[in-house]
Amino acid sequence: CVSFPSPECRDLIGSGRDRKPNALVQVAVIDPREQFLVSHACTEIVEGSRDPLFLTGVTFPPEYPASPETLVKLTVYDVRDKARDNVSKPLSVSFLGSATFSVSDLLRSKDDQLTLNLRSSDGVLAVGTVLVSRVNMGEMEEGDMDHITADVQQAQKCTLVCESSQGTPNDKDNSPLTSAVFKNPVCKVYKFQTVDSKWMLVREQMEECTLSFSIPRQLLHLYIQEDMRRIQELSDLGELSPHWDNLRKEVIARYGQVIAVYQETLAELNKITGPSFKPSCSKAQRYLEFIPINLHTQRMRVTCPRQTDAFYDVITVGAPAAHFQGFKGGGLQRLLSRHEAEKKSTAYQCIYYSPEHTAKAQEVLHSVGHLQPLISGLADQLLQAAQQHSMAGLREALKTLAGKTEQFVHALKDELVKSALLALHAAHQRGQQGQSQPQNPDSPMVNQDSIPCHKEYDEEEWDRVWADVAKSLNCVIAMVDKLQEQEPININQEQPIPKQVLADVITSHNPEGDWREQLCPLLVRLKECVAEVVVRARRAMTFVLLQEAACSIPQGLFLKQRRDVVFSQALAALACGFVMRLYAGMEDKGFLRQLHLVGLVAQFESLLSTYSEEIGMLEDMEVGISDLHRVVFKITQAKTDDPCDLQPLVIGRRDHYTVEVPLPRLAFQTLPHEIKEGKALQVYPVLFNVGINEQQTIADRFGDISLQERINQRNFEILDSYYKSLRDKVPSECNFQTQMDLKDLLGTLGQNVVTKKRKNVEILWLAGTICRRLNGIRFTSCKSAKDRTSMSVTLEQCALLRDEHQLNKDYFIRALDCMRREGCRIENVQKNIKCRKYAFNMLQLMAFPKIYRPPEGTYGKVDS
Ligand SMILES: O=P(O)(O)O[C@H]1[C@H](O)[C@@H](O)[C@H](O)[C@H](O)[C@@H]1OP(=O)(O)O
Repeated sequence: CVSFPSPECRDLIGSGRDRKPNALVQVAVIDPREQFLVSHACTEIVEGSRDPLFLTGVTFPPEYPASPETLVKLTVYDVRDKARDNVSKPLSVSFLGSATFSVSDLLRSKDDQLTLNLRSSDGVLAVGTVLVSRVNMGEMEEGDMDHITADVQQAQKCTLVCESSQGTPNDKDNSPLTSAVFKNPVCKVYKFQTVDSKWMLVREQMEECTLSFSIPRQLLHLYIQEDMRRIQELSDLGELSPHWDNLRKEVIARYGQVIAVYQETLAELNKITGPSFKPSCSKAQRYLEFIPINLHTQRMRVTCPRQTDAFYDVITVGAPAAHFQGFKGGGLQRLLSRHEAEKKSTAYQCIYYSPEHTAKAQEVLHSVGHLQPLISGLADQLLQAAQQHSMAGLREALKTLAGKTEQFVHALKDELVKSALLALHAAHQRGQQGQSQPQNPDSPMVNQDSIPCHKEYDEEEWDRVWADVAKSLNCVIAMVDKLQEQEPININQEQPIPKQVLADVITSHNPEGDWREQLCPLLVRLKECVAEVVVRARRAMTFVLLQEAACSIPQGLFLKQRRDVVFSQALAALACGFVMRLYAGMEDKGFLRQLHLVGLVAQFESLLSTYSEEIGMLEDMEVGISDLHRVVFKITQAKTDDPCDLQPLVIGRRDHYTVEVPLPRLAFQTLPHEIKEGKALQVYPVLFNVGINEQQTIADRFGDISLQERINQRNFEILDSYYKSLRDKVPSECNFQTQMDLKDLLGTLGQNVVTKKRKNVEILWLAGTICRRLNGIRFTSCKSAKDRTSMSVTLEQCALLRDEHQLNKDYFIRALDCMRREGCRIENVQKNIKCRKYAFNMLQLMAFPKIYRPPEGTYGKVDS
């Protein structure tokens, strides 16, 4: 990988007599085998200078097929009219001169520097020179950049600096591990001056992520499985009263429709090959609705003399929202609370099950499904130990069996199960009596049929059934104790008793037969009791879910689908951020400790306005981000180092997902044992929103901004409590100074979220800074993560250069403009809409806080 940060030109002869040119250098590559010219990069424009020094450089991403024979052509233009706000008007430029060199020329050059004559179009006249320098990222010594430019006075000189990551020992950006998940890198390099007139090298790398598609595909598969299971459970409810039976049929039919739609979507997604991101213009495409919009990672790497390189990562993604379904009635947050209120209202004469109740019902279903086979397996293990006459084996298996059985009893000892059983009993009774029920679809759940109150139902029965489980476990424990008492005491525990002696002991001390025989009936009984409880609990909980589904058809299922869509987008982004953060922190012991002891903050910055359709997007996003707290991560050891085996895997159900992240064996071995043993790693999602565009101006003046205020206040509390638990659980990660800084920052953020101030972007800056200090995962979002997001990401990068790397203040705006004009973000725009213009018009920009406005000539609306 060869790259050269920032060219420098000297003695340029402008196109007008005394006019100093506004120079820009276009870099094209000629592959000797292909023999055609491919435009590769472009510098920013340096105005009115014969000796321009460009801050934007050239780099070839690792996958780029550059060889020593590759020729690089530099063409210098004079820009006549750079003030363009209209995309259709081309940039008015005149050719000044060009020069060509090969990659090997640069690699062999003395001091890693080439000085080339710029030739006029006929190749005869020298119209100035261009200097090209090569620098390795991460290997810069004091003085390394000196040759690039002599002093501050010459800051207008034009050097093309090239970066080379050749031979970098630990290239975190481009290891085989990262390239399994991150694809199609776009790289840019710059050099900027520090306050003490030194130079820093800055490298941006933006990539797509395979998880954009793989997480939604896996989720769709899990959604389908879960809904199929639900249908099966509903069918297993057996005979019901005609009223409930009709409702069940209706619910099953609706589930069937959802499954069919999801299967169709999955089939379409499976056909897709090509780029690993969904462009902004496809945001409302039906088959792509589960895919996050324009998901990319971006890493800024900073190399300063005599310092280890610093990395700053951010994930950019369009707000997780259901664009295909639209925002007419608002987004999830509003739709869900309206729906809950309607369900509660007396219009439906059925039992109201709150979201907590339905979550509980699902949890019980999950627990029984998970624990029953476990208990049964442990019982078999116990029998095996009995057969082998192993007291240690017996004790061991019994301990686990007792633990799991207690867990089982605890999960089921719930009032909800009891009351649901009563309701189900009534529904069965009516079914058996064959009573006809109201068939009017407008009043499906009227009067006594929906609220069971059956006199003959034995309310104690359920208590007896699950108490039987505990009793039969006690019998098993007592029997094992008894067997132990009968066991001869072996004084020397280390010495195994010889086989013959053992046989004598068994026959003499165990008159009632062998251990297995004595335990077997008790364990069979335990299994029967567990099975009895499972059948009842499963049906009771399924009935709760049936009632809930029946109450909410069709709106409840639409909302479920909407939530599935939004969650899928949010999870894809989170998984991408988690993987990026993990890969970057694998050698950082403190970070790994924090990861397994507390978990990570995932901080989402959003720039949506609280006006018109974007309110709906924000309402979707709020629920999508908050739903991420139901996700945990686990690190596993990959079967092989093959890229296919390094893809994260999602398991679980709507209420709880686990994302397993495989690591190659060697990397896995270095992790703390807690992580290696599969500890669930938590994430704490937080969302902060500040609208910045013209729509927000209207909202601020005439609209309602309570949504934004509420989100920011609530999420501040989550962030604050995360900080407190980190401080308490991993004090080593929070030394005194960090603690004081974080306390101050949180204090200021706390004040800002309650202060009434329009477009208070400080909230975003503070939240971002706090997240970075907390080793968290940073996300930036707007509608499509293309325009406003680009302004914010570039601003954040320059602010980091200023605050953490002493960027010279005279270079702040230049650096910002360079990144916005020629950096990765304009490439992001190009990838999305095939045009290098941020989609802003003048009116919109006037409404932006100044620092969010892109440089002239880089914006304009494209007619779609
Ligand atoms: O990336 P965004 O900022 O969401 O892009 C907006 C842009 O800010 C706005 O000016 C323009 O009118 C479009 O709405 C852009 O959204 P698209 O989703 O159409 O790219």
